[in-house]
Amino acid sequence: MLFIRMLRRVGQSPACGRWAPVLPVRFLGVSPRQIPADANFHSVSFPGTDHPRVLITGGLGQLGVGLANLLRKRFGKDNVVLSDIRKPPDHVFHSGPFIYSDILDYKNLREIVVNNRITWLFHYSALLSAIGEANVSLARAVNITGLHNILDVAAEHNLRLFVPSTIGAFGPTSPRNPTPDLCIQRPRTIYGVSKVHAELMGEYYHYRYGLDFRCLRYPGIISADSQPGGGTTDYAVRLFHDAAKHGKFECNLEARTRLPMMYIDDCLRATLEVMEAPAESLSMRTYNVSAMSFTPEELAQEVLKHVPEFQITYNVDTVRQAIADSWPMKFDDSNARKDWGWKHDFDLPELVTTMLNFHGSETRVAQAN
Ligand SMILES: NC(=O)C1=CN([C@@H]2O[C@H](COP(=O)(O)OP(=O)(O)OC[C@H]3O[C@@H](n4cnc5c(N)ncnc54)[C@H](O)[C@@H]3O)[C@@H](O)[C@H]2O)C=CC1
Ligand SMILES: CC(=O)[C@H](N)C(=O)O
Repeated sequence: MLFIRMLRRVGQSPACGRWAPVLPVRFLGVSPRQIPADANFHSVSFPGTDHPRVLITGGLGQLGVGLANLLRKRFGKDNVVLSDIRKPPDHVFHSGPFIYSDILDYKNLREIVVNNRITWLFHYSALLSAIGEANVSLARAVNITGLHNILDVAAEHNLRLFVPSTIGAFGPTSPRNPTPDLCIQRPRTIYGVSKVHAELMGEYYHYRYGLDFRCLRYPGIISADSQPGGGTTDYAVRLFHDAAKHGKFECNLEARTRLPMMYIDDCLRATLEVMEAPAESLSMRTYNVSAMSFTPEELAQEVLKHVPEFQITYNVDTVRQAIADSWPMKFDDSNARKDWGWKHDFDLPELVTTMLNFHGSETRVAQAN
């Protein structure tokens, strides 16, 4: 009976131009998440404002606080809710709405979406590549089961959903220089496997149920005022800190390991731009985005131009090296550039100047105190 009522509630999916049921199939079964077929699933309209109401999951990692700052400038402080399972530092807690959210707890997620009238969701919770290999079952739970909860809550409440993917979604059998959007994806990390799963599930929900799913494959992200959370590209963040503070750095990847990288400002701007892009401009739902590619050796050479006494040594971590050797060296992001006008601002020289300026001023402040 429920199934028949559901079939009556079909409409033309604006995204794919095909007839598709409005709700995920999970709601047809005996799932505890089953919802009456005649419930109203469409997001509320907000008189007096067109701003989205945003939730960011996993917001206390390397990228979430920066994203919240950018979105709050655009949509207003109170329209962006940051969430995580960790306790926020004072400055984050006082900078705008913060809430506890465990993505493994579906009821908690649904309450947050309903109580805060969320319309856009940025799903940042994850275990990254190196830490994921050290804790496969937790990575599987957070990155895969958690993603299922996110997809369901987004479909149920008609949210626009952003899920980041990564260069780590490719593997040793993918073309590595350059790596196009569509090619073989056989990653050998639980992180990569979970991100390919996220790309495919998000696209499936989009074509099957009309979920407004948007996904960018980020390169390694380099940020000055936030720490990386256990990835293979982390060396490129720590190098700046150690160069400014100690004049030397011990690198855990080989000198000639080439990986795609991006400065955080470009990454967050790309994220906002793809979320604001008109749906009809998106010929795909998962895009590579790129800025630069370099090796530890090339990064050290650029740093030497500013810190002449800088020394780099190598003590290779075999787990990280094996991961890096299976990842793209260069990303082909021509579809993002063509479809929604993606353009990066930071190449290697600008990245190095910006990062050293930040760490240099931080070191000078610390020395003065
Ligand atoms: N930082 C980078 O270089 C890149 C990041 N990405 C993706 O961007 C997103 C954000 O990355 P980062 O901020 O670097 O990650 P991160 O590892 O720094 O932060 C992840 C956050 O997820 C939270 N978390 C873990 N389990 C959770 C749970 N059960 N419920 C809710 N939150 C939970 C953690 O407490 C942490 O604050 C991730 O999905 C990552 O895969 C993709 C490519 C590159
Ligand atoms: C590139 C990523 O996804 C992340 N920084 C990692 O190294 O795991």
